[in-house]
Amino acid sequence: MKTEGGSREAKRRAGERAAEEIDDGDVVGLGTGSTAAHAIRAIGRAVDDGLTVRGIPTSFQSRQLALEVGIPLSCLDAVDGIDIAIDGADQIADDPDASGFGALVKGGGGAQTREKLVDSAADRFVVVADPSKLSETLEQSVPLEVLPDAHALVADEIRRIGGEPTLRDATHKDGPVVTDNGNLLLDCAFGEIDAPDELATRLSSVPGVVEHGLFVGMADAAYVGTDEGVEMREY
Ligand SMILES: O=C[C@H](O)[C@H](O)[C@H](O)COP(=O)(O)O
Repeated sequence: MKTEGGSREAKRRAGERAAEEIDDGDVVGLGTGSTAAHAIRAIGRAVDDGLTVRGIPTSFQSRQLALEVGIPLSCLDAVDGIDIAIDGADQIADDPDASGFGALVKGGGGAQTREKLVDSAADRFVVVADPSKLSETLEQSVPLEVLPDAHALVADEIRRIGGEPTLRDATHKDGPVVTDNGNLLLDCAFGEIDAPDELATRLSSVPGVVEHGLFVGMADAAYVGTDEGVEMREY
């Protein structure tokens, strides 16, 4: 599990505010990470109070938490659509004058493949974060989920296009992190990412890459919790 940064209160405010968007009867994408967890707990409390929803988890972690707080679950192939997804981010491009405004780096917890499936299928995708995630330009390493057999080839290709790949190591076992899907993770540093859409297209074209953590043009809004309240961005 990655270390939790940022203020817990700010994350809680963001998660709880986003959960207020949910309507009775909604199918809800349940994001992964410490900020989305606050939204999941708030949805659980609303379910206790009578709200009817079905949750679509984006990871083992979000599934376990949803079960714990009593959210009825479903899966992608059993629903007609997803009304809203609430998910965290590792970095959010926050320059309104730049073309990548609202682009995200995700996958700090290794969940970007399922997150991208669920978040992109949602009619509305809402990001929840604390202010430490905002950055004029994306510069965080981009996590790539890769087929185990392909990790060395993918790493070579990333170096060729100017990135520095690092195989993500597990903290509580010897060897690499293995994702929920049985794959490996390469964290790829590219420095400042001036054109996230171009890099996203390039990464998607590398054989062996299952999914990358650049989410470009996907988010509809972000709730950014602060120590005083919640700021909203619309994209
Ligand atoms: O794989 C993990 C996800 O993309 C998370 O949503 C992301 O890492 C943000 O997590 P947190 O809210 O804990 O910072």
